[in-house]
Amino acid sequence: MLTIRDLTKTYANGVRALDGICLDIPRGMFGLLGPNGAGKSSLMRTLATLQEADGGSAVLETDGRRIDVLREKDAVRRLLGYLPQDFGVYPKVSALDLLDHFAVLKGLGERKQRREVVEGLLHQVNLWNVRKQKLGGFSGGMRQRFGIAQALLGDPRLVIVDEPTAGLDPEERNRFLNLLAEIGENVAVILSTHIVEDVTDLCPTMAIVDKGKVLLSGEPNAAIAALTGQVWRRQVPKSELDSYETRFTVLSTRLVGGQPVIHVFSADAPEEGFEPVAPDLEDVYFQRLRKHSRVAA
Ligand SMILES: Nc1ncnc2c1ncn2[C@@H]1O[C@H](COP(=O)(O)OP(=O)(O)OP(=O)(O)O)[C@@H](O)[C@H]1O
Repeated sequence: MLTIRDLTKTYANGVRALDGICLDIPRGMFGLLGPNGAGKSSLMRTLATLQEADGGSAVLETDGRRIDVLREKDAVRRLLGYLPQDFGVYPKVSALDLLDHFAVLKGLGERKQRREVVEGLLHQVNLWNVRKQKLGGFSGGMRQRFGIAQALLGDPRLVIVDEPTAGLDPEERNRFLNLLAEIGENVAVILSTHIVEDVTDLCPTMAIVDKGKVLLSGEPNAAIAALTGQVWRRQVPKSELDSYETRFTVLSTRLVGGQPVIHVFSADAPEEGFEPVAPDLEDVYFQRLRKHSRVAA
């Protein structure tokens, strides 16, 4: 549905934020996973027509039309819902009034139809009971759900959400992800995040990006299966962590009961004391990042 080829962007300070990005993004939830500074927001802003790319192409195919995302900006904007990373609200306005205001800006001019849409969305994102409260008093999760409501105005075919779960508590995060999953049944949703579980829980297709490049794209399950037999686990003394990190490809370190437990990537058993472990998406993520940073260095 969205085909991105060789997308590049270098900022005036010389940072190459997009370095030949190629992606095929189908309908449903697509997870764009990468650490801070990977280039996720640069890609999201480019697709949302808010900044120019230096080169490459992005084509959106929907309802039998082919739209050049980099050139046909008005057409893209009509089909796009966008929740930016730094979504700000007017704190003294109620959710109902601000959503109605956004609906006017989105071109929903006819009052009765606009009311139906606005009220429907407030129900959908579960803010109906608080619709008359000022947005300044909303929790982070409520604000993000309001952000989704405004992104859904005008029945978009492509929805882009940039790092939406950062700072949400587990319950709010779950609620928000469930809402996204429902939306993803009908349209393409690109979820940019540095939180691996967001992708594990939600996305049938995904990509890992770092330093402006795509390190992996496809189905999470296939990427996890490809690591089978190559991830090993061991509890290690804190004082020996550095030594393990120099001798092995350590993917992650977690504290279990106060003791570090490491995951190591290795084709064979690294040494006595390691046990094989079923890989998960976090192992895939860190294996790709480690490999890429070694290659880049
Ligand atoms: N307007 C800009 N001018 C110069 N450099 C920029 C600009 N915007 C982003 N960058 C740089 O480009 C790189 C990619 O940034 P980007 O915000 O796209 O990454 P990100 O994956 O979204 O990370 P984050 O989650 O931290 O926003 C970073 O090195 C960042 O410092």
